[in-house]
Amino acid sequence: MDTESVESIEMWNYGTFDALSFSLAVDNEIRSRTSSNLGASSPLHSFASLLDIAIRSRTSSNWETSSANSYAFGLDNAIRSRTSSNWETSSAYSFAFGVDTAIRSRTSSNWETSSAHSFAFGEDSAIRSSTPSNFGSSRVPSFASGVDYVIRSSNGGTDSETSPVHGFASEVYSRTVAAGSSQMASNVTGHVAKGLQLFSRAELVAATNNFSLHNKIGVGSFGVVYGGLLVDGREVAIKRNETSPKMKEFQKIVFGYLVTFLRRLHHEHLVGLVGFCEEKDEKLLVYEYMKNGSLYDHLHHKGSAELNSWKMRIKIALDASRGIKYLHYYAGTNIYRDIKSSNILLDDTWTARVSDFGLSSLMKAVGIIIDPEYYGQYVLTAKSEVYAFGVVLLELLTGKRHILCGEDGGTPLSVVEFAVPPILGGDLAKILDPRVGAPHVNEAKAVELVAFTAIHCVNLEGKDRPSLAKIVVNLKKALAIICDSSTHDSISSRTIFDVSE
Ligand SMILES: Nc1ncnc2c1ncn2[C@@H]1O[C@H](COP(=O)(O)OP(=O)(O)OP(=O)(O)O)[C@@H](O)[C@H]1O
Repeated sequence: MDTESVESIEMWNYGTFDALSFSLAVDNEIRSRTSSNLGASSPLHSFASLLDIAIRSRTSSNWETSSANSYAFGLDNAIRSRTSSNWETSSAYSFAFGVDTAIRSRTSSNWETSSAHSFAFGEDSAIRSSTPSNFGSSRVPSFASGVDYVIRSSNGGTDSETSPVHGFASEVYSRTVAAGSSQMASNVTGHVAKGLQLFSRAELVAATNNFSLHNKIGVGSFGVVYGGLLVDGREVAIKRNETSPKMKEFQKIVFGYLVTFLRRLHHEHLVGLVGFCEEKDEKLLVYEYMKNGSLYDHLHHKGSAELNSWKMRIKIALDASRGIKYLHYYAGTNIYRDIKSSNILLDDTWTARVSDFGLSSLMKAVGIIIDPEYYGQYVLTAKSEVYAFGVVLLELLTGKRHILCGEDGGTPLSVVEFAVPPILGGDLAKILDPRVGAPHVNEAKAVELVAFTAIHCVNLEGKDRPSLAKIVVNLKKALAIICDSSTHDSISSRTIFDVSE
């Protein structure tokens, strides 16, 4: 399944999918497997049995009670083999719907012949025939990732708490843990806690040369950020809690929420949380390491040559918009991120990934107000995210910071005030970042589309701003234009103003 299809799934009406063909396909596949290796004693304790038990014992009263985020994550992370490359190739959307339908339609009399039952056997075979060394290529991890994706994307994620798929997955997850399958996770990965790696302080001390200054790569609202090297060779970024009493109090309350929230999120354009450490007062979050640092640094400090291309800048914008869009659909209506160029990080392939979604917003969500002066008047909504993303687009176009110093020390100006009037006045070229150079003909059209998308994002009224989905569509279009050197017609005003809804 390509990215395009995944994006369209997000818009898809989950409730209208015909699961029958899925069920038949799964049945066919499963029937072609041998069941000679099925049994109950493996340390990989049969997912199938657990699923079976979970399904058999399900009642309408317990169906929707479980909290969140899924057996899929537990399984996926336990197996430790999900890769971004298999994330979008899974056919698990239809699987999940199929299981859902099978479960709903199951009665005790037809259970033995149901597709859910044979699915369970088939999955068992798949798990048993995988070994830690070949988990990465088995279909189990992509299944798990896919289920997770489905759970989060069904109906835009807003009703995932009550979706039967969600309840099913959660139910199986808790039973898997209860039945000792977490032992399996430990065997495969080391210390795994509900999908995240639990580090000892000593491991992280070793990874960072005892939190040496040399390893310090930044400071943010959670505390100091260190680069580290784990014993297994993985590079990570470690956020260490601050030591001021006020911040400690905040972190004590928020840490659990943060870990619970972040561990659900997996997307190629988000910086993933690898694990955490909580020992006495010490609280540490361990993230994937983004080798090329923040977009902010490249735009406003380093002036890196890699960013001196309109294609690269538009690609970064598109990557980031995809990450934010995913968060939108997953996080529902309560939790929004503070989008800014310092929270858009670049990995070793210059792919942009959104980071640090959640800290300030989590405080809001859990009703904690620590220091209004420090955190400002954060009242974040979906549309304020869009505004903030519009500011990032303007930073990419102009190379200017969010707030510019006024000329001759005069009144500071926002990048919105700086850029919007010339764009509206047809004088876009005047405000483009001179480090990138004047866009070529086809580039000019793409840049123009980004500019008009940006100004719609920063419309004063939230209702006049486009949705993230629309922004992604426009940025995709802009990147396609820039990649297609044969496109020479100018963009019609209709296309341009297609950005609003
Ligand atoms: N996963 C990471 N990989 C590489 N560098 C990182 C990573 N996370 C953070 N950094 C670096 O550390 C800096 C501080 O990051 P952090 O997320 O703590 O704060 P911030 O985003 O700048 O601010 P705030 O927490 O207020 O949103 C970043 O600007 C970046 O340079």
